[in-house]
Amino acid sequence: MTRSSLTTPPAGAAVPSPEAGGPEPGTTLGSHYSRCFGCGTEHPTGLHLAARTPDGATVEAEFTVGEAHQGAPRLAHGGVLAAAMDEVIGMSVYLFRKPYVTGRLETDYLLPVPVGTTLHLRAWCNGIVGRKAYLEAEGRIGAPDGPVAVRAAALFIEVDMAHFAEHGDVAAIAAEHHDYEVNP
Ligand SMILES: CCCCCCCCCCCC(=O)SCCNC(=O)CCNC(=O)[C@H](O)C(C)(C)COP(=O)(O)OP(=O)(O)OC[C@H]1O[C@@H](n2cnc3c(N)ncnc32)[C@H](O)[C@@H]1OP(=O)(O)O
Repeated sequence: MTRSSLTTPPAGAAVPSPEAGGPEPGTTLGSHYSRCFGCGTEHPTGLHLAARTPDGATVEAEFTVGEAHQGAPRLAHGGVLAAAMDEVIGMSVYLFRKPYVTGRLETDYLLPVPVGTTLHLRAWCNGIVGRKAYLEAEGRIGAPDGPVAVRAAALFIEVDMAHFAEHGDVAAIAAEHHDYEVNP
């Protein structure tokens, strides 16, 4: 992966232990918002990622490129592929049970991805320092050990739920995150 210093964990960055209270190995991770372009089950043309963690530390998901995801004729749009990487990385940092947002996303495109292809996505954490999480992902064509079409490295920043309430839609958050207190 070609990456900048901004997405490279500094020396001493700790990779959190999968035993730190996150989801058990084998757990399916739910959608964080039904209308999310990446994982929402109610989004008509979204990516519909349904992620799981095989080991409590990494996340896997599949994305089948559809008609709505084209850039060049019959080929996936690069921005859509970046969105898939952003989403699967976002799900991997969700394993730490704190809200994070993308600060920076770097993407390498290695192969064109035709419509109808299923990309096998995998994301993992390379370290956390303070509010900064250093993460990585890859998308392989056709099988978990297929050719790598896309790689990404990212810096995610920890926020609190007030971030989403202040800048987004409090009612939608409360409707889908039943443990979220609107007026704590
Ligand atoms: C209900 C749903 C629930 C869960 C919902 C989960 C949704 C996940 C969806 C998938 C993920 C997304 O697409 S999220 C959507 C796309 N992303 C966004 O909208 C984020 C927009 N940006 C922001 O809101 C802000 O810039 C933040 C929160 C990222 C940072 O602002 P801040 O909180 O004021 O913090 P700030 O001091 O600026 O930064 C903290 C540290 O990070 C560093 N830093 C910050 N940004 C960058 C950057 N781009 N590149 C390098 N470094 C950076 C700073 O230098 C600093 O380092 P130091 O000085 O401490 O060393």
